[in-house]
Amino acid sequence: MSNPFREGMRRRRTPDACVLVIFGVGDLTQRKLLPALYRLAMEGELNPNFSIVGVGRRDWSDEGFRDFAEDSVKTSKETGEFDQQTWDGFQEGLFFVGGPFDQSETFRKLKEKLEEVSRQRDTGGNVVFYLATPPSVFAPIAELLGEQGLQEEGSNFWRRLVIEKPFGVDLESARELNAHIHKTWEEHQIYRIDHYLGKETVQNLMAMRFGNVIFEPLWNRQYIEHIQITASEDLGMEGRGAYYEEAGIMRDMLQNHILQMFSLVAMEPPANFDANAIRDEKVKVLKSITPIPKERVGEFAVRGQYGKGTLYGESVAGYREEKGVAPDSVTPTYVALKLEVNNWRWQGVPFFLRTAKRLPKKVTEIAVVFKNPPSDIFPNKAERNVLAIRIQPDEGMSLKFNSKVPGQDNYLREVVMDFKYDAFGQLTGTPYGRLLLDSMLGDATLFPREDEVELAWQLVDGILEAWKAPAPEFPNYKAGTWGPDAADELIGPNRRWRRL
Ligand SMILES: NC(=O)C1=CN([C@@H]2O[C@H](COP(=O)(O)OP(=O)(O)OC[C@H]3O[C@@H](n4cnc5c(N)ncnc54)[C@H](OP(=O)(O)O)[C@@H]3O)[C@@H](O)[C@H]2O)C=CC1
Ligand SMILES: O=C1O[C@H](COP(=O)(O)O)[C@@H](O)[C@H](O)[C@H]1O
Repeated sequence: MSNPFREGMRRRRTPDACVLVIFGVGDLTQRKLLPALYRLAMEGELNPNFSIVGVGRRDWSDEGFRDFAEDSVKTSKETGEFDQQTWDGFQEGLFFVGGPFDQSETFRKLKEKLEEVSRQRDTGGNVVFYLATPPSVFAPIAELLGEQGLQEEGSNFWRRLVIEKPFGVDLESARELNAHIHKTWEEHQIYRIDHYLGKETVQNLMAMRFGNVIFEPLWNRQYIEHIQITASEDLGMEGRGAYYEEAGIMRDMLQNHILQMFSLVAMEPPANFDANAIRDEKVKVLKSITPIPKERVGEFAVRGQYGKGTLYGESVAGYREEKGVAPDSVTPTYVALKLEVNNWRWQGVPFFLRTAKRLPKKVTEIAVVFKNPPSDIFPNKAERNVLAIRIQPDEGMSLKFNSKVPGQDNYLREVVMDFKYDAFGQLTGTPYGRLLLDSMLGDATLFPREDEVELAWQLVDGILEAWKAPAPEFPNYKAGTWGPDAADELIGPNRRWRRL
């Protein structure tokens, strides 16, 4: 049945016919990208001539890649019911090129394949290259594409490059990577992906703030006591221990997803909805973060690592017991951070950010905690008002405020007004689907620009540098608990972390 809320909201821009080249046929491609693309096909969002060329060091024919894709689509939780007719059309557009990513020969074969697919499927020369590979091969791939001239655009066709995260491992490597890629690719062709920006609820932050008048007048130091951003995960390593040993929580979640949410909550209104106008404001607020002096990192950041514990009634292993992890690893799986923003809007309002693995549940929330009322005329104390923005799950927003308890006394009690996203019907699409579609449409609004990425690294680098000093006694929180006690001290005596 049609839903009037949704119909009004839907954009219906169909991308040009194009080929999506996916480098890497690993976990991300299998669990996220192919299911998201199939779902776009189910929803009729793709151009009928849309095609995919997988590239990887497997000895596959096109058929082999089609089997891999079918399995991925059928086993994914994100695709909904399997539809044979959609699949039949979708799989006709799947092709494969085998070879390592550091040899010109692979790229020569890819060029030939693209010419063939372009002729056969009438894709007009438009190509999105998606790097779903370990970061170590981002630069060589970008360069070898250039060696074959595959980045060159024409008057009637385009070429784009989508790059996965993490974009570098620190500021220096991110700058080098940007410089390296820019030797061949222009900034307008580059799409650095952060899948949190593909989430409807993250996009709604701007709609909520700048599409209403009731929030923005309160959105400042006069009314807000502090803001908390939490992304807690119940999962452990899920076989990604080796990667995580290099990344840790700061590079895996904080440098990208958490700081992106922070920027959207804290930035000034952009002049318009143009990609660069929005990115300019995000950059401005990132530049306003008060630098954390190296010798005072302990006052602003708490790190943790999970030991064995209990989750949903089951015993789970500690981080050091996970596959691919060193038995004496000091890689953090938990971070809580206090940020201060030095501008007129936010001076004196701390932002508390926390993200971790193996906490009691999976939940991402932004909580805006307001100040206490200036006078105290009631028999009991008014609690602080809280606007809680639920990014996931149970997507929505709730406003907690004080109300009079019926009766003769003027006692106050907290009550809640709640909005759930299901008012719009079921949320459609997946974050990856939305971002893949935007890359085909040439809309970079939801992709961080190079300066955003570098500023985020600048902040993270300082903390990682200080953390080279010996770690606290790890593990320092049990799997299935809310993290180390030091995080409670960080948030301070008159505040507490949200119980989610
Ligand atoms: N998995 C996830 O949930 C997420 C992943 N990401 C990012 O996505 C990217 C890919 O991650 P993921 O899919 O998990 O990684 P995987 O290791 O599962 O997959 C990487 C793929 O790249 C291939 N590959 C690596 N080096 C070469 C090479 N030199 N030549 C040819 N093929 C090569 C691997 O081939 P082979 O199989 O032969 O080794 C593998 O198929 C990473 O940047 C990651 O940070 C981001 C968010 C979430
Ligand atoms: O990028 C990543 O994100 C996921 C969390 O994403 P979500 O959409 O499920 O919240 C995280 O598990 C992973 O470690 C990280 O690489």
